[in-house]
Amino acid sequence: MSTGLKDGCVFAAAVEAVQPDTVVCQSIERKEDSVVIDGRTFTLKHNLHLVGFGKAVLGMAAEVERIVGDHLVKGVISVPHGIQQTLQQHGKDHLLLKENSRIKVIEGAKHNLPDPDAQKAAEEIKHLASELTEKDLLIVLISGGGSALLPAPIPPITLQEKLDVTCRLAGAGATIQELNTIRRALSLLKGGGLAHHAHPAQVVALILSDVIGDPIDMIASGPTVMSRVWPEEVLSILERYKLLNLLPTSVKEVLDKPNSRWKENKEESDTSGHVLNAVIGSNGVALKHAGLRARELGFLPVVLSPSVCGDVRSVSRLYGLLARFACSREEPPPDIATEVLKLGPEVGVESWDLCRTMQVLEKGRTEGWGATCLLAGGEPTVELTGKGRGGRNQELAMRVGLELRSLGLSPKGPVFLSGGTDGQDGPTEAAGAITDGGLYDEAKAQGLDIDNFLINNDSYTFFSRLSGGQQLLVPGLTCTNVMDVHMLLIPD
Ligand SMILES: Nc1ncnc2c1ncn2[C@@H]1O[C@H](COP(=O)(O)OP(=O)(O)OP(=O)(O)O)[C@@H](O)[C@H]1O
Ligand SMILES: O=C(O)[C@H](O)CO
Repeated sequence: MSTGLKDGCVFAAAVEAVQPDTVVCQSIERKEDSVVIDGRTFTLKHNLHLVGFGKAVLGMAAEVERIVGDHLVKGVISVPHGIQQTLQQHGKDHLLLKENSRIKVIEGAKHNLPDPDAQKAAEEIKHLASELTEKDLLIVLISGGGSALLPAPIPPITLQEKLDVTCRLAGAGATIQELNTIRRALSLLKGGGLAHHAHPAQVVALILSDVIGDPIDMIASGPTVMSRVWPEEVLSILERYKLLNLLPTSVKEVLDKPNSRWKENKEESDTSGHVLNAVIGSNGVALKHAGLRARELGFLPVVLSPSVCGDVRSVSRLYGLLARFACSREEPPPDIATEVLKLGPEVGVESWDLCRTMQVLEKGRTEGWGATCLLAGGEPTVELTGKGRGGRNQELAMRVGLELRSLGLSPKGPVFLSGGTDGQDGPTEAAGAITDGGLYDEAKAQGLDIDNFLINNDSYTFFSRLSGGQQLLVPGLTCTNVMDVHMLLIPD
Protein backbone atom coordinates (compact mmCIF):
# COMPACT_ATOMS: atom_id res chain seq x y z
CA MET A 1 0.00 0.00 0.00
CA SER A 2 2.51 2.57 -1.24
CA THR A 3 0.11 5.52 -1.23
CA GLY A 4 -0.75 4.98 2.44
CA LEU A 5 1.42 7.82 3.60
CA LYS A 6 -0.16 10.23 1.18
CA ASP A 7 -3.63 9.29 2.43
CA GLY A 8 -2.59 10.13 5.95
CA CYS A 9 -1.43 13.59 5.02
CA VAL A 10 -4.47 14.42 2.91
CA PHE A 11 -6.63 13.48 5.91
CA ALA A 12 -4.40 15.63 8.14
CA ALA A 13 -4.99 18.60 5.81
CA ALA A 14 -8.75 18.11 6.16
CA VAL A 15 -8.51 18.15 9.95
CA GLU A 16 -6.06 21.06 10.03
CA ALA A 17 -8.45 23.26 8.01
CA VAL A 18 -11.16 22.98 10.65
CA GLN A 19 -9.08 23.44 13.79
CA PRO A 20 -11.06 25.59 16.24
CA ASP A 21 -8.47 28.39 16.36
CA THR A 22 -8.02 28.38 12.57
CA VAL A 23 -11.74 28.69 11.77
CA VAL A 24 -12.19 31.52 14.28
CA CYS A 25 -9.09 33.38 13.10
CA GLN A 26 -10.32 33.20 9.50
CA SER A 27 -13.80 34.44 10.33
CA ILE A 28 -13.05 37.43 12.56
CA GLU A 29 -11.24 40.46 11.23
CA ARG A 30 -10.13 42.99 13.80
CA LYS A 31 -10.04 46.62 12.64
CA GLU A 32 -9.02 48.93 15.47
CA ASP A 33 -12.13 49.23 17.66
CA SER A 34 -14.41 47.20 15.50
CA VAL A 35 -14.65 43.69 14.26
CA VAL A 36 -15.84 42.39 10.89
CA ILE A 37 -17.64 39.05 10.82
CA ASP A 38 -19.32 37.63 7.73
CA GLY A 39 -19.14 41.04 6.05
CA ARG A 40 -20.81 42.88 8.95
CA THR A 41 -19.02 45.39 11.13
CA PHE A 42 -19.59 45.51 14.91
CA THR A 43 -18.28 48.31 17.09
CA LEU A 44 -16.33 47.28 20.15
CA LYS A 45 -16.70 49.49 23.25
CA HIS A 46 -15.80 47.15 26.11
CA ASN A 47 -19.23 45.71 25.41
CA LEU A 48 -18.23 42.22 24.34
CA HIS A 49 -19.53 39.09 26.07
CA LEU A 50 -18.97 35.49 25.12
CA VAL A 51 -20.68 32.16 25.71
CA GLY A 52 -20.03 28.78 24.12
CA PHE A 53 -20.90 25.10 24.30
CA GLY A 54 -19.51 22.12 22.42
CA LYS A 55 -16.51 19.89 22.09
CA ALA A 56 -14.41 22.39 20.12
CA VAL A 57 -15.33 25.69 21.78
CA LEU A 58 -12.41 25.88 24.21
CA GLY A 59 -9.96 26.44 21.33
CA MET A 60 -12.47 28.74 19.62
CA ALA A 61 -12.80 30.84 22.79
CA ALA A 62 -9.02 31.06 23.23
CA GLU A 63 -8.73 32.48 19.71
CA VAL A 64 -11.61 34.96 20.16
CA GLU A 65 -9.96 36.20 23.34
CA ARG A 66 -6.63 36.56 21.53
CA ILE A 67 -8.25 38.70 18.82
CA VAL A 68 -10.73 40.87 20.77
CA GLY A 69 -9.93 40.09 24.42
CA ASP A 70 -9.23 43.75 25.22
CA HIS A 71 -12.96 44.45 24.79
CA LEU A 72 -14.18 41.30 26.50
CA VAL A 73 -16.17 41.90 29.69
CA LYS A 74 -17.06 38.35 30.62
CA GLY A 75 -17.56 34.88 29.24
CA VAL A 76 -18.81 31.40 30.19
CA ILE A 77 -18.23 28.25 28.18
CA SER A 78 -19.50 24.71 28.69
CA VAL A 79 -16.98 22.10 27.52
CA PRO A 80 -16.52 18.33 27.86
CA HIS A 81 -15.39 16.86 31.14
CA GLY A 82 -11.59 16.59 31.41
CA ILE A 83 -10.87 18.47 28.19
CA GLN A 84 -8.42 21.00 29.71
CA GLN A 85 -6.25 18.30 31.22
CA THR A 86 -6.36 16.27 28.02
CA LEU A 87 -5.32 19.25 25.91
CA GLN A 88 -2.46 19.98 28.30
CA GLN A 89 -1.28 16.37 28.16
CA HIS A 90 -1.30 16.48 24.36
CA GLY A 91 0.73 19.69 24.22
CA LYS A 92 -2.19 21.68 22.77
CA ASP A 93 -1.68 24.68 25.01
CA HIS A 94 -2.62 27.09 22.21
CA LEU A 95 -6.20 25.82 22.55
CA LEU A 96 -6.35 26.61 26.26
CA LEU A 97 -7.36 29.92 27.84
CA LYS A 98 -4.67 32.07 29.44
CA GLU A 99 -4.44 32.13 33.22
CA ASN A 100 -5.87 35.65 33.46
CA SER A 101 -8.73 34.89 31.06
CA ARG A 102 -12.09 36.60 31.55
CA ILE A 103 -13.84 33.48 30.35
CA LYS A 104 -15.07 30.97 32.92
CA VAL A 105 -14.74 27.35 31.86
CA ILE A 106 -17.24 24.79 33.15
CA GLU A 107 -16.54 21.15 32.36
CA GLY A 108 -19.42 18.67 32.27
CA ALA A 109 -21.49 16.20 30.25
CA LYS A 110 -19.38 13.14 31.03
CA HIS A 111 -19.75 10.53 28.27
CA ASN A 112 -21.55 13.12 26.14
CA LEU A 113 -24.64 13.05 28.40
CA PRO A 114 -26.12 16.14 30.06
CA ASP A 115 -25.39 16.24 33.81
CA PRO A 116 -25.74 18.71 36.72
CA ASP A 117 -22.41 20.39 35.80
CA ALA A 118 -23.59 21.06 32.27
CA GLN A 119 -26.93 22.27 33.66
CA LYS A 120 -25.10 24.70 35.94
CA ALA A 121 -23.13 25.97 32.93
CA ALA A 122 -26.39 26.40 31.01
CA GLU A 123 -27.85 28.40 33.92
CA GLU A 124 -24.79 30.68 34.03
CA ILE A 125 -24.95 31.15 30.27
CA LYS A 126 -28.66 32.03 30.47
CA HIS A 127 -27.97 34.47 33.29
CA LEU A 128 -25.15 36.18 31.40
CA ALA A 129 -27.32 36.51 28.28
CA SER A 130 -30.34 37.82 30.22
CA GLU A 131 -28.38 40.72 31.70
CA LEU A 132 -27.26 42.17 28.38
CA THR A 133 -28.54 45.47 26.97
CA GLU A 134 -28.88 46.82 23.45
CA LYS A 135 -25.34 48.23 23.71
CA ASP A 136 -23.83 44.77 24.13
CA LEU A 137 -22.42 42.29 21.67
CA LEU A 138 -22.66 38.60 22.52
CA ILE A 139 -20.45 36.13 20.68
CA VAL A 140 -21.84 32.59 20.86
CA LEU A 141 -19.45 29.75 20.03
CA ILE A 142 -21.19 26.55 18.93
CA SER A 143 -19.84 23.14 17.96
CA GLY A 144 -20.89 19.49 17.98
CA GLY A 145 -21.80 18.08 21.37
CA GLY A 146 -23.37 21.43 22.23
CA SER A 147 -26.81 19.96 22.93
CA ALA A 148 -25.56 17.81 25.81
CA LEU A 149 -23.49 20.70 27.17
CA LEU A 150 -26.41 23.15 27.33
CA PRO A 151 -29.28 21.39 29.13
CA ALA A 152 -31.98 23.76 30.34
CA PRO A 153 -35.21 21.73 30.69
CA ILE A 154 -38.41 23.77 30.78
CA PRO A 155 -39.88 23.47 34.32
CA PRO A 156 -41.36 21.29 35.68
CA ILE A 157 -39.27 18.86 33.53
CA THR A 158 -36.22 17.67 35.46
CA LEU A 159 -32.80 17.02 33.97
CA GLN A 160 -33.23 13.29 34.54
CA GLU A 161 -36.62 13.22 32.81
CA LYS A 162 -35.25 15.07 29.79
CA LEU A 163 -32.24 12.76 29.70
CA ASP A 164 -34.52 9.70 29.81
CA VAL A 165 -36.55 10.91 26.84
CA THR A 166 -33.51 11.78 24.70
CA CYS A 167 -31.61 8.60 25.61
CA ARG A 168 -34.63 6.46 24.74
CA LEU A 169 -34.94 8.23 21.40
CA ALA A 170 -31.24 7.88 20.61
CA GLY A 171 -31.28 4.22 21.65
CA ALA A 172 -34.25 3.57 19.35
CA GLY A 173 -32.27 4.91 16.39
CA ALA A 174 -33.73 8.43 16.04
CA THR A 175 -31.79 10.71 13.67
CA ILE A 176 -30.02 13.82 14.98
CA GLN A 177 -32.79 15.90 13.32
CA GLU A 178 -35.49 14.00 15.22
CA LEU A 179 -33.53 14.06 18.47
CA ASN A 180 -32.83 17.78 18.31
CA THR A 181 -36.43 18.60 17.34
CA ILE A 182 -37.48 17.02 20.65
CA ARG A 183 -34.63 18.68 22.57
CA ARG A 184 -35.75 22.09 21.22
CA ALA A 185 -39.32 21.49 22.36
CA LEU A 186 -38.21 20.71 25.92
CA SER A 187 -35.57 23.39 26.40
CA LEU A 188 -35.41 26.99 27.55
CA LEU A 189 -32.27 27.72 25.53
CA LYS A 190 -32.39 25.53 22.40
CA GLY A 191 -34.39 26.45 19.29
CA GLY A 192 -33.56 30.16 19.63
CA GLY A 193 -34.00 30.39 23.40
CA LEU A 194 -30.52 31.72 23.99
CA ALA A 195 -30.94 34.49 21.39
CA HIS A 196 -34.29 35.32 22.99
CA HIS A 197 -32.71 35.69 26.43
CA ALA A 198 -29.93 37.88 25.01
CA HIS A 199 -32.36 40.26 23.31
CA PRO A 200 -31.93 43.27 22.75
CA ALA A 201 -28.15 42.67 22.58
CA GLN A 202 -26.56 41.94 19.20
CA VAL A 203 -25.80 38.22 18.95
CA VAL A 204 -23.15 36.73 16.65
CA ALA A 205 -22.97 32.93 16.57
CA LEU A 206 -19.86 31.27 15.14
CA ILE A 207 -20.76 27.69 14.29
CA LEU A 208 -18.56 24.68 13.58
CA SER A 209 -20.97 22.25 11.92
CA ASP A 210 -21.16 18.54 12.71
CA VAL A 211 -24.48 17.92 10.96
CA ILE A 212 -25.00 16.98 7.30
CA GLY A 213 -26.04 20.01 5.26
CA ASP A 214 -24.96 22.44 8.03
CA PRO A 215 -28.54 23.22 9.22
CA ILE A 216 -28.05 25.99 11.79
CA ASP A 217 -31.33 25.18 13.53
CA MET A 218 -30.11 21.63 14.22
CA ILE A 219 -26.42 22.03 15.13
CA ALA A 220 -26.38 21.87 18.96
CA SER A 221 -30.19 22.23 18.63
CA GLY A 222 -29.94 25.82 17.32
CA PRO A 223 -29.89 28.03 20.46
CA THR A 224 -29.52 31.15 18.31
CA VAL A 225 -32.02 30.18 15.62
CA MET A 226 -35.63 30.98 16.43
CA SER A 227 -37.66 27.84 15.76
CA ARG A 228 -41.33 27.32 16.39
CA VAL A 229 -42.34 24.12 18.06
CA TRP A 230 -44.88 22.23 15.92
CA PRO A 231 -46.79 19.90 18.26
CA GLU A 232 -47.79 17.53 15.40
CA GLU A 233 -44.12 17.11 14.46
CA VAL A 234 -43.03 16.49 18.06
CA LEU A 235 -45.82 14.00 18.71
CA SER A 236 -45.23 12.12 15.48
CA ILE A 237 -41.55 11.64 16.35
CA LEU A 238 -42.42 10.39 19.84
CA GLU A 239 -45.05 8.09 18.37
CA ARG A 240 -42.62 6.74 15.72
CA TYR A 241 -40.33 5.53 18.49
CA LYS A 242 -43.22 4.33 20.69
CA LEU A 243 -42.47 6.81 23.45
CA LEU A 244 -45.82 8.58 23.70
CA ASN A 245 -47.09 6.34 26.50
CA LEU A 246 -43.82 6.51 28.40
CA LEU A 247 -43.67 10.29 28.75
CA PRO A 248 -43.58 11.72 32.29
CA THR A 249 -46.42 14.11 33.20
CA SER A 250 -44.01 17.07 33.24
CA VAL A 251 -43.08 16.51 29.57
CA LYS A 252 -46.76 16.14 28.60
CA GLU A 253 -47.54 19.36 30.44
CA VAL A 254 -44.84 21.28 28.54
CA LEU A 255 -45.83 19.77 25.19
CA ASP A 256 -49.45 20.82 25.83
CA LYS A 257 -48.31 24.46 25.80
CA PRO A 258 -45.78 24.67 22.98
CA ASN A 259 -44.18 28.07 22.27
CA SER A 260 -45.03 29.48 25.70
CA ARG A 261 -41.60 28.59 27.05
CA TRP A 262 -40.15 32.10 27.38
CA LYS A 263 -43.19 34.26 28.02
CA GLU A 264 -42.69 34.32 31.75
CA ASN A 265 -39.22 35.85 31.39
CA LYS A 266 -39.35 38.44 28.66
CA GLU A 267 -41.85 39.74 26.15
CA GLU A 268 -41.98 37.54 23.07
CA SER A 269 -39.95 39.50 20.55
CA ASP A 270 -38.59 39.12 17.06
CA THR A 271 -34.88 38.74 17.66
CA SER A 272 -33.93 37.76 14.11
CA GLY A 273 -32.58 41.22 13.18
CA HIS A 274 -30.25 41.04 16.16
CA VAL A 275 -28.76 37.67 15.36
CA LEU A 276 -26.05 36.74 12.90
CA ASN A 277 -25.46 33.01 12.50
CA ALA A 278 -22.25 32.16 10.65
CA VAL A 279 -21.11 28.62 9.86
CA ILE A 280 -17.32 29.02 10.01
CA GLY A 281 -16.23 25.40 9.61
CA SER A 282 -17.80 22.30 8.09
CA ASN A 283 -17.13 19.04 6.34
CA GLY A 284 -17.18 20.94 3.03
CA VAL A 285 -14.32 23.17 4.21
CA ALA A 286 -12.32 20.11 5.32
CA LEU A 287 -12.86 18.40 1.95
CA LYS A 288 -11.81 21.52 0.05
CA HIS A 289 -8.49 21.68 1.88
CA ALA A 290 -7.96 17.93 1.53
CA GLY A 291 -8.40 18.45 -2.21
CA LEU A 292 -5.78 21.21 -2.25
CA ARG A 293 -3.28 18.97 -0.43
CA ALA A 294 -4.04 16.09 -2.80
CA ARG A 295 -3.31 18.36 -5.75
CA GLU A 296 0.02 19.40 -4.19
CA LEU A 297 0.85 15.70 -3.96
CA GLY A 298 0.20 15.21 -7.64
CA PHE A 299 -3.35 13.79 -7.54
CA LEU A 300 -6.29 15.08 -9.51
CA PRO A 301 -8.80 15.85 -6.72
CA VAL A 302 -12.55 15.46 -7.11
CA VAL A 303 -14.95 16.20 -4.27
CA LEU A 304 -18.04 14.00 -4.53
CA SER A 305 -20.16 15.36 -1.64
CA PRO A 306 -20.00 16.36 2.05
CA SER A 307 -23.40 14.69 2.67
CA VAL A 308 -22.71 10.95 2.50
CA CYS A 309 -25.01 9.05 4.87
CA GLY A 310 -26.96 5.82 5.00
CA ASP A 311 -25.87 2.33 5.92
CA VAL A 312 -22.14 1.56 5.53
CA ARG A 313 -23.06 -1.40 3.29
CA SER A 314 -24.64 0.90 0.69
CA VAL A 315 -21.84 3.46 1.06
CA SER A 316 -19.16 0.79 0.52
CA ARG A 317 -21.06 -0.44 -2.54
CA LEU A 318 -21.00 3.10 -3.94
CA TYR A 319 -17.22 3.42 -3.55
CA GLY A 320 -16.74 -0.07 -5.00
CA LEU A 321 -18.77 0.90 -8.07
CA LEU A 322 -16.97 4.22 -8.52
CA ALA A 323 -13.60 2.44 -8.26
CA ARG A 324 -14.73 -0.09 -10.86
CA PHE A 325 -15.96 2.75 -13.09
CA ALA A 326 -12.62 4.57 -12.80
CA CYS A 327 -10.44 1.50 -13.27
CA SER A 328 -12.14 -0.07 -16.29
CA ARG A 329 -9.59 -0.70 -19.01
CA GLU A 330 -12.21 -0.06 -21.69
CA GLU A 331 -15.36 2.04 -21.72
CA PRO A 332 -17.08 1.19 -18.39
CA PRO A 333 -20.29 -0.81 -18.94
CA PRO A 334 -23.29 1.57 -18.70
CA ASP A 335 -24.87 -0.53 -15.97
CA ILE A 336 -22.19 0.69 -13.50
CA ALA A 337 -23.29 4.32 -13.95
CA THR A 338 -26.95 3.26 -13.71
CA GLU A 339 -26.29 1.40 -10.45
CA VAL A 340 -24.31 4.36 -9.05
CA LEU A 341 -27.19 6.72 -9.81
CA LYS A 342 -29.68 4.29 -8.27
CA LEU A 343 -27.68 4.21 -5.04
CA GLY A 344 -27.56 8.03 -4.80
CA PRO A 345 -30.72 8.60 -2.71
CA GLU A 346 -29.76 5.79 -0.31
CA VAL A 347 -26.40 7.40 0.46
CA GLY A 348 -27.45 11.06 0.45
CA VAL A 349 -25.62 12.03 -2.75
CA GLU A 350 -27.38 14.03 -5.47
CA SER A 351 -27.45 12.72 -9.06
CA TRP A 352 -25.61 15.76 -10.42
CA ASP A 353 -22.75 15.20 -7.96
CA LEU A 354 -22.52 11.56 -9.01
CA CYS A 355 -22.62 12.52 -12.74
CA ARG A 356 -20.03 15.28 -12.28
CA THR A 357 -17.74 12.90 -10.40
CA MET A 358 -18.10 10.13 -12.97
CA GLN A 359 -17.31 12.65 -15.72
CA VAL A 360 -14.02 13.55 -13.98
CA LEU A 361 -13.18 9.86 -13.40
CA GLU A 362 -13.96 9.11 -17.04
CA LYS A 363 -11.70 11.93 -18.25
CA GLY A 364 -8.95 10.82 -15.88
CA ARG A 365 -9.23 7.35 -17.37
CA THR A 366 -9.35 8.31 -21.04
CA GLU A 367 -7.07 11.34 -21.07
CA GLY A 368 -4.37 10.02 -18.74
CA TRP A 369 -4.61 12.75 -16.09
CA GLY A 370 -2.69 10.63 -13.64
CA ALA A 371 -3.84 9.43 -10.25
CA THR A 372 -7.18 10.68 -8.94
CA CYS A 373 -8.16 11.40 -5.34
CA LEU A 374 -11.91 11.13 -4.81
CA LEU A 375 -13.01 12.89 -1.62
CA ALA A 376 -16.30 12.75 0.23
CA GLY A 377 -17.61 13.26 3.71
CA GLY A 378 -20.60 12.87 5.96
CA GLU A 379 -21.81 10.39 8.54
CA PRO A 380 -22.87 6.89 7.49
CA THR A 381 -24.48 4.56 9.98
CA VAL A 382 -23.83 1.04 11.16
CA GLU A 383 -26.53 -1.36 12.16
CA LEU A 384 -25.08 -2.90 15.30
CA THR A 385 -25.64 -6.64 15.41
CA GLY A 386 -22.61 -7.75 17.42
CA LYS A 387 -20.82 -6.85 20.61
CA GLY A 388 -17.37 -6.13 19.19
CA ARG A 389 -15.32 -2.96 19.35
CA GLY A 390 -15.30 -0.70 16.33
CA GLY A 391 -16.65 2.34 14.59
CA ARG A 392 -18.42 3.28 11.40
CA ASN A 393 -15.19 4.44 9.68
CA GLN A 394 -13.30 1.23 10.38
CA GLU A 395 -16.27 -0.88 9.37
CA LEU A 396 -16.67 1.13 6.16
CA ALA A 397 -12.96 0.68 5.39
CA MET A 398 -13.31 -3.10 5.83
CA ARG A 399 -16.32 -3.26 3.55
CA VAL A 400 -14.70 -1.08 0.87
CA GLY A 401 -11.60 -3.32 1.07
CA LEU A 402 -13.84 -6.26 0.18
CA GLU A 403 -15.47 -4.32 -2.68
CA LEU A 404 -12.04 -3.40 -4.09
CA ARG A 405 -10.93 -7.04 -3.96
CA SER A 406 -13.29 -7.90 -6.81
CA LEU A 407 -11.39 -5.48 -9.10
CA GLY A 408 -8.45 -7.87 -8.97
CA LEU A 409 -5.95 -5.00 -9.13
CA SER A 410 -4.22 -5.30 -5.77
CA PRO A 411 -1.50 -4.35 -4.83
CA LYS A 412 -1.58 -1.62 -7.50
CA GLY A 413 -5.28 -0.86 -7.33
CA PRO A 414 -7.24 1.84 -5.49
CA VAL A 415 -6.65 2.65 -1.82
CA PHE A 416 -9.45 3.76 0.50
CA LEU A 417 -9.36 5.74 3.74
CA SER A 418 -12.20 6.56 6.12
CA GLY A 419 -11.62 8.69 9.22
CA GLY A 420 -13.62 10.61 11.80
CA THR A 421 -12.32 14.18 11.93
CA ASP A 422 -12.63 14.10 15.73
CA GLY A 423 -9.91 11.45 15.78
CA GLN A 424 -12.15 8.93 17.50
CA ASP A 425 -14.21 6.37 15.64
CA GLY A 426 -16.85 5.01 17.99
CA PRO A 427 -15.43 4.01 21.36
CA THR A 428 -11.91 3.33 19.97
CA GLU A 429 -8.53 5.09 19.93
CA ALA A 430 -8.42 5.11 16.14
CA ALA A 431 -10.07 7.64 13.81
CA GLY A 432 -10.52 5.06 11.09
CA ALA A 433 -8.55 2.83 8.77
CA ILE A 434 -6.89 2.55 5.36
CA THR A 435 -7.57 -0.42 3.08
CA ASP A 436 -7.18 -1.76 -0.44
CA GLY A 437 -8.23 -4.75 -2.49
CA GLY A 438 -5.63 -6.97 -0.80
CA LEU A 439 -7.37 -6.78 2.58
CA TYR A 440 -9.15 -10.12 2.44
CA ASP A 441 -6.10 -12.16 1.39
CA GLU A 442 -3.81 -10.38 3.83
CA ALA A 443 -6.24 -11.05 6.68
CA LYS A 444 -6.61 -14.69 5.65
CA ALA A 445 -2.84 -15.14 5.54
CA GLN A 446 -2.68 -13.84 9.09
CA GLY A 447 -5.43 -16.16 10.30
CA LEU A 448 -8.12 -13.45 10.54
CA ASP A 449 -11.63 -14.29 9.33
CA ILE A 450 -12.88 -10.91 8.11
CA ASP A 451 -16.54 -12.00 7.87
CA ASN A 452 -16.60 -13.00 11.52
CA PHE A 453 -15.23 -9.63 12.58
CA LEU A 454 -17.86 -7.88 10.46
CA ILE A 455 -20.74 -9.90 11.89
CA ASN A 456 -19.55 -9.00 15.37
CA ASN A 457 -18.98 -5.26 14.54
CA ASP A 458 -15.43 -5.84 15.68
CA SER A 459 -13.56 -3.69 13.17
CA TYR A 460 -11.14 -2.17 15.71
CA THR A 461 -10.01 -5.57 16.97
CA PHE A 462 -9.63 -6.68 13.36
CA PHE A 463 -7.41 -3.77 12.32
CA SER A 464 -5.43 -3.88 15.59
CA ARG A 465 -4.53 -7.51 14.83
CA LEU A 466 -3.93 -7.05 11.11
CA SER A 467 -0.23 -6.37 10.40
CA GLY A 468 0.32 -4.99 13.89
CA GLY A 469 -2.29 -2.24 13.46
CA GLN A 470 -0.45 -0.63 10.52
CA GLN A 471 -3.66 0.12 8.65
CA LEU A 472 -5.32 1.93 11.50
CA LEU A 473 -5.50 5.71 11.21
CA VAL A 474 -4.49 7.11 14.61
CA PRO A 475 -4.09 10.89 14.52
CA GLY A 476 -4.78 11.25 18.27
CA LEU A 477 -6.90 14.03 19.70
CA THR A 478 -7.80 16.43 16.86
CA CYS A 479 -9.81 18.98 18.93
CA THR A 480 -12.41 19.40 16.20
CA ASN A 481 -15.36 17.55 14.65
CA VAL A 482 -16.92 18.01 11.23
CA MET A 483 -18.04 14.36 10.84
CA ASP A 484 -16.10 11.89 8.65
CA VAL A 485 -13.81 12.14 5.63
CA HIS A 486 -13.61 9.41 2.95
CA MET A 487 -10.87 9.19 0.38
CA LEU A 488 -10.50 6.88 -2.60
CA LEU A 489 -7.12 7.06 -4.33
CA ILE A 490 -7.25 5.74 -7.87
CA PRO A 491 -3.81 5.15 -9.41
CA ASP A 492 -3.11 6.02 -13.05
N1 LIG B 1 -18.59 -1.77 17.44
C1 LIG B 1 -18.99 -0.82 16.58
N2 LIG B 1 -18.84 -0.99 15.25
C2 LIG B 1 -19.26 -0.06 14.38
N3 LIG B 1 -19.82 1.11 14.74
C3 LIG B 1 -19.98 1.33 16.06
C4 LIG B 1 -19.57 0.39 17.04
N4 LIG B 1 -19.86 0.90 18.27
C5 LIG B 1 -20.42 2.12 18.04
N5 LIG B 1 -20.50 2.38 16.72
C6 LIG B 1 -21.06 3.55 16.07
O1 LIG B 1 -20.28 4.69 16.45
C7 LIG B 1 -21.10 5.84 16.50
C8 LIG B 1 -20.78 6.57 17.80
O2 LIG B 1 -19.44 6.89 17.72
P1 LIG B 1 -18.88 8.35 17.85
O3 LIG B 1 -18.82 8.65 19.31
O4 LIG B 1 -17.60 8.45 17.05
O5 LIG B 1 -20.08 9.08 17.15
P2 LIG B 1 -20.21 10.53 16.67
O6 LIG B 1 -21.55 10.56 15.99
O7 LIG B 1 -19.01 10.87 15.85
O8 LIG B 1 -20.28 11.35 17.99
P3 LIG B 1 -19.85 12.84 18.15
O9 LIG B 1 -20.18 13.54 16.87
O10 LIG B 1 -20.67 13.30 19.31
O11 LIG B 1 -18.38 12.78 18.44
C9 LIG B 1 -22.52 5.38 16.42
O12 LIG B 1 -22.99 5.72 15.13
C10 LIG B 1 -22.46 3.87 16.57
O13 LIG B 1 -23.39 3.20 15.78
O1 LIG C 1 -24.85 18.69 19.92
C1 LIG C 1 -25.56 18.20 19.05
O2 LIG C 1 -26.79 18.38 18.99
C2 LIG C 1 -24.94 17.38 17.96
O3 LIG C 1 -23.56 17.27 18.10
C3 LIG C 1 -25.30 17.97 16.61
O4 LIG C 1 -24.82 19.27 16.51
